[in-house]
Amino acid sequence: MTLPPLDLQNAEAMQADWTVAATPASGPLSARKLAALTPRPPASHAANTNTFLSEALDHLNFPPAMRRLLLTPQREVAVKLAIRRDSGELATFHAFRVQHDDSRGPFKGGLRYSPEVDLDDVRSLASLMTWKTAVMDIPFGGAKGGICCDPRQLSERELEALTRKLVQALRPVLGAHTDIPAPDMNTGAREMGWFMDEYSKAVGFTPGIVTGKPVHLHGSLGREAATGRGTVFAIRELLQAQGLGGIAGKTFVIQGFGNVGSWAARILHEQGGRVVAVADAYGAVAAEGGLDVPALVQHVTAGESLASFPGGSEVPKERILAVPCDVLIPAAIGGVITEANAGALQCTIVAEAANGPITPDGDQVLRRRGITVLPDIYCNGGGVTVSYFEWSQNLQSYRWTEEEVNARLDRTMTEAFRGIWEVATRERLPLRTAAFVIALQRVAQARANRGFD
Ligand SMILES: NC(=O)C1=CN([C@@H]2O[C@H](COP(=O)(O)OP(=O)(O)OC[C@H]3O[C@@H](n4cnc5c(N)ncnc54)[C@H](OP(=O)(O)O)[C@@H]3O)[C@@H](O)[C@H]2O)C=CC1
Ligand SMILES: O=C(O)CCC(=O)C(=O)O
Repeated sequence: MTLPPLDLQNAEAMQADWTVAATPASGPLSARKLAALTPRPPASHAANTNTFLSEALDHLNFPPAMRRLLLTPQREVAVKLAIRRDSGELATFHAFRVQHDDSRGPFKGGLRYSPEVDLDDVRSLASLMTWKTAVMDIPFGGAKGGICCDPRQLSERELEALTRKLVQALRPVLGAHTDIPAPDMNTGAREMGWFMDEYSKAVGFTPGIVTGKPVHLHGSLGREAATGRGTVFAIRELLQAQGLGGIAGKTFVIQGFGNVGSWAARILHEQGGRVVAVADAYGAVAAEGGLDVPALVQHVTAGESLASFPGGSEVPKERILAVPCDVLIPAAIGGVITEANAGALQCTIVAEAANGPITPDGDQVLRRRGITVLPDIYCNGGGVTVSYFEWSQNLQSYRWTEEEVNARLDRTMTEAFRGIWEVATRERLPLRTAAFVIALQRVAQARANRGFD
């Protein structure tokens, strides 16, 4: 295997961002030496997140010590999980939980099961959660976790065993007032149900330990659709603010047809939007006049491949981002829009339903081209917002109606948008930088009010 060339400058910058404050015994020089010895890939997810944050930190003129405090995760946990495979073989998996910041409330953030999960990825996602909960103004901090595994290669029993092992390994750092996980890629209500059960076995019945649970097991009505629904509210607000009318009649392209992408598609379709192309990890399907989304959902739910949907024509999935539309919605993985392909996009808005789908270089290209980006920390904040509603219901042993949940979600998304739009307009900032500015101010203020000693 050929290793990428050492990039000491980048390695030093990254190490300084993430670990200087965590290694107080070593002075700046030894931190630099350590950085030189442990290089990271140049375009890591964590570095990308910090590049975006740095622009907002520069705008706020925060001093270096405060910058370091805000950029550095509070705690990083790496664990090894061993399970017995159905074959009888022993298998081990690496898992992580990064607790980035809890200045404004308990750590909060999802759990991802994917072969791409590593500490760098989880660091970046944990940091995004801190800024997301702050910009949405819900009383949580930020965390993220994941297991490096390919869930497609695991049986349901193996996945359950792995989830239970994860709870056992992380239990010392979790709690309904300490750190509350939730679903993310390749996890959902089923995994959250196992999670709650395993935690409750050890400490007594605790529905508030995790959100996104099955509805009949203290999950909130509306949580499953919340991230997709919140994305639609975010797009609606932006279209209105730009004087471009509403969802009806606009065209949408969606990359990712899992929880977030499929719910966004359904709700857009219900509201008269034309979903002209969608992709999953294996293929893509397009129809210029708009796909029949309910029929597509039925097709996929029946176990058929997305690309074989008879109501559209198959397109190479690599071309999905370049399909002409009003709004492009990346709703799958990170880092898909880069300097190399941002010039090919044919949309006026990119709504970041996924976390980190645009790299900083790609973002620059979109800015130059006048394409507006609804940033992830706001655009996909509907999920954690309804997680907050679920947690609140759990703490009170109470259930809200779906209408109430959706109405509250609408209010929260709308208010957050107005705040971001106001700062962006007043300070002449892109929406992403404006969102980070608001979030950074809230977190820094909370940290300062709590004191440092
Ligand atoms: N779930 C939630 O509440 C929240 C999720 N998010 C973010 O939204 C994104 C999607 O999450 P979620 O919907 O929950 O995840 P899911 O696992 O439910 O769905 C992921 C989707 O992305 C597809 N996908 C994976 N890789 C690619 C690829 N290379 N090209 C095209 N499609 C791909 C998958 O395809 P296939 O099925 O074929 O594998 C699947 O359709 C993630 O970035 C997540 O962090 C953000 C906030 C909250
Ligand atoms: O619902 C939650 O608590 C977190 C969801 C999540 O992981 C995210 O917003 O990226």
